[in-house]
Amino acid sequence: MPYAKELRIAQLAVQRATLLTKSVFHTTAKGTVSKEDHSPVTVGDFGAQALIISALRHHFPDDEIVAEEEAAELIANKPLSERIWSYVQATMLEDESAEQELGGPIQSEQEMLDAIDMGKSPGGAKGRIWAIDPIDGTKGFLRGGQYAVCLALMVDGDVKVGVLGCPNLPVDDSAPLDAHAGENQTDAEGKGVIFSAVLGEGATSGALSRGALSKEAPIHMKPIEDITQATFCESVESGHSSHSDQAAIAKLLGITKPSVRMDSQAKYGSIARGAGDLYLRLPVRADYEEKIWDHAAGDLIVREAGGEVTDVTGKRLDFTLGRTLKANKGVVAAPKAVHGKILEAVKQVLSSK
Ligand SMILES: Nc1ncnc2c1ncn2[C@@H]1O[C@H](COP(=O)(O)OS(=O)(=O)O)[C@@H](OP(=O)(O)O)[C@H]1O
Ligand SMILES: [Mg+2]
Repeated sequence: MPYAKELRIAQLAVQRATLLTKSVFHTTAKGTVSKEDHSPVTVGDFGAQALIISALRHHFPDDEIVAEEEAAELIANKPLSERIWSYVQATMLEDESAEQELGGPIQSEQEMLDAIDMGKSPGGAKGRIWAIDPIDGTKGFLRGGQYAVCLALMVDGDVKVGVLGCPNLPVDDSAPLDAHAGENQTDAEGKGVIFSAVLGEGATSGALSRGALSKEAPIHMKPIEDITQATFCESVESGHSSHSDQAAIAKLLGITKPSVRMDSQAKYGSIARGAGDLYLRLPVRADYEEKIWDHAAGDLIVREAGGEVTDVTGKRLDFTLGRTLKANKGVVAAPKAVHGKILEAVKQVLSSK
């Protein structure tokens, strides 16, 4: 299979990083570092990013990396850096040979800071570039809801590999889609799923357990027979996507079921496995540029599961333009067969504003 090594390393790196986020969740204030209105950051964001980058550096030293966080704040704040270092040191895969496969532990606090700062690539249309979001949906993470550890490889601007670790989604692909799914479930009861895709090879889901990665199964979007019965996913945050425009689109399509609100790229994974049908992300602010790390893995997973992902004008998401999706506005993800119809409704609602 093409990109077999990249996929394997990406899956293990995501699995290990999710372990760190889970231990951070159980600490005071859930490891919150700063809590600005729009982008809270936690100890988990930095630690997970360090662990992922160290594995990528070990295997693919020449690849570029676009990652959300930077080390500047930690370099200026020694106690914070030490706190993160203690989590990074303590996080290991249970499967020792898999841990070794990732290149083993980071050796020092300085090496951890250096790893965090290796995610500053400007991105672009040429070469091999990894995109990392160590905790996507930080607000969801803080509320005990959905979040995702996201990793994607782009080659010449095309997403080739995508992996999403979703520790708070049920592993069962057929579990009913529920905004509170997983909240009352333990890992032993089947919480935690890893979604993966390689371009041209389909998408899969499997258990994001502590031990060896379980065998994965192919996933597919659910064919929609009657659009009025569709379930659509949207962000929890009304500042990230327009709940009112999304409600108007649903109404125009005759959809009566309430939306399922969840944070992070867990939305892409959920529709890819047929738990939900559509993902609508209508822009709130015209000047906001979506970040590539918020979409690269999910875009590929949905497309490989039989879906189509475009922006609100019908253009494919364009990952060649740097760290943001400058050429796109919003996201419309749906099974291929109905995407055109959904897009028509999106355009109609936007043009009537
Ligand atoms: N104004 C605006 N518009 C659109 N998107 C924005 C905006 N501001 C932030 N963000 C990004 O949204 C990411 C989280 O997406 P979600 O909406 O799925 O999750 S959440 O409900 O916000 O938690 C979130 O990712 P994380 O910061 O990793 O949580 C942000 O990168
Ligand atoms: Mg994000």
